[in-house]
Amino acid sequence: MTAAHRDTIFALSSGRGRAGVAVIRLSGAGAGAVVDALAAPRPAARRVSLRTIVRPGSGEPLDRGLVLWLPGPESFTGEDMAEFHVHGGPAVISGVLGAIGEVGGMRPAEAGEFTRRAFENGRLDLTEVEGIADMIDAETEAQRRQALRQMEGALGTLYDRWRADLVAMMAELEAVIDFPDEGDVPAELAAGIGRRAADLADEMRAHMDDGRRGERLRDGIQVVIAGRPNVGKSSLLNQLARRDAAIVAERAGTTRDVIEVHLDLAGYPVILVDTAGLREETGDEIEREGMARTRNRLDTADLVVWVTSAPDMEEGSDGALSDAPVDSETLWVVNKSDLAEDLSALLKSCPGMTRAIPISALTGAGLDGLIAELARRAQALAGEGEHVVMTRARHRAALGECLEHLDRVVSGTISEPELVAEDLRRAAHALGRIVGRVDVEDLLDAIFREFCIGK
Ligand SMILES: Nc1nc2c(c(=O)[nH]1)N(C=O)[C@@H](CNc1ccc(C(=O)N[C@@H](CCC(=O)O)C(=O)O)cc1)CN2
Ligand SMILES: Nc1nc2c(ncn2[C@@H]2O[C@H](COP(=O)(O)OP(=O)(O)OP(=O)(O)O)[C@@H](O)[C@H]2O)c(=O)[nH]1
Ligand SMILES: [Mg+2]
Repeated sequence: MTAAHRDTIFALSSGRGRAGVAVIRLSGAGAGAVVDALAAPRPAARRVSLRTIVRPGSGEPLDRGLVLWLPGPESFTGEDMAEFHVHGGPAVISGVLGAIGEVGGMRPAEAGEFTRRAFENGRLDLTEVEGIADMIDAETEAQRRQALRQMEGALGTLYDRWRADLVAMMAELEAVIDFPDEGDVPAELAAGIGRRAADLADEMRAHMDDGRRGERLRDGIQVVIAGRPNVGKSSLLNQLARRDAAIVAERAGTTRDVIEVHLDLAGYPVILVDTAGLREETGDEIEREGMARTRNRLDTADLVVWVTSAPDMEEGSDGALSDAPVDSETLWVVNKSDLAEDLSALLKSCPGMTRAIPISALTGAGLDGLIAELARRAQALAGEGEHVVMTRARHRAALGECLEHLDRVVSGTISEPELVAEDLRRAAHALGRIVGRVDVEDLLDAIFREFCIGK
């Protein structure tokens, strides 16, 4: 269906609730007629103009607001667009939305429909669409920077370049396939394609070997606080969250459910997870279930903060657990440092503990140092390097598929150019799905559902 035949859509694009100004957007062939009906005379294109906005039937004034007329194709969607910037009261908004609905051929937009039209009109590729969605969801500085890069096409440009490379290789092969009487595929052509495919495969592998940085930054870095019961894990969580998110109590085995709080650590999104204390033995069924949940979270953690306590160490326990999944990346914390007689002697007495961070969740001692170390670790896990990174599992899956075909080209026998061409075609197709250049109908609903109405 061409843009001209589609309905004109409209929506409140700013958030719901009382606000100073609300933005109502329209897109489609009828946008100009709406401006004429509600806010005549139609303003000059792309010029902000103050107008009295009226109900079209009765002429009753609804508000005095700013009106924009944005004729296509130089608009966000590529279609004719208009905007009403009105006062943000609920009655003003419903009044103006109602007035727009009175004009024939108008329909409220679905979630993401403006952006979907921009995509369908070729103004954005699918990675740029995802960048916009991430921009709206970004809660921290690093997330915003990553979203902005993707919105501006950094990822799409990279995948387009790779795809163009594959298409060029296909074209060279096609020339041979189309003229089979010329004999076998010339050796140097075969070697050339093999080399280029190998180079591209190397570049893709390096790109995929990114430690999931982009996905982590988008989803949040999972930091799991674990340790034996009663060492002060929940107290630490509450301190870092600056609120009483988890129940703290004197008796061991207080926490059973997994408790999450979201933190912004130096611009990095951290999901801090408090867990039930782990011990070898318990008769309590609920505690056992809590410990099972702890182990699940430890398995998928990006970073484990393993907490022990100074009194436990003084009793000769290093707080370790024979089968807990802790490794060299684990951050060791010694809590209740306020109760230690001689802290440095205590730390020295435990050989593995020299790099542990002593804190007191009660007095706050050592917490600044711990926060700084967590921020450093977060940056190491999800920090942006000089290379653009993928941000979604679907990117990784499609690249994996692409590489499978490419590897066959590299190792394959060039004596059957048709098969090589088919692998190149499939490799290009996998990349095409990431940017949305080839059959992606099945993906679109899922991607645009992520959006809010009005975007
Ligand atoms: N009021 C308002 N603010 C907004 C938007 C909007 O639609 N309305 N945006 C909506 O997402 C974002 C800005 N993004 C935009 C991207 C492209 C075009 C656009 O009209 N592009 C045309 C013309 C470019 C030009 O005049 O230089 C084009 O690319 O052809 C507009 C907004 C954020 N702020
Ligand atoms: N003196 C002192 N007491 C602390 C400190 N941190 C926690 N506590 C106390 O230790 C007890 C246990 O604290 P929690 O935070 O509930 O310990 P937990 O590790 O979450 O315990 P479980 O959920 O049962 O595994 C409470 O009485 C806290 O007030 C600390 O740094 N110093
Ligand atoms: Mg607890």
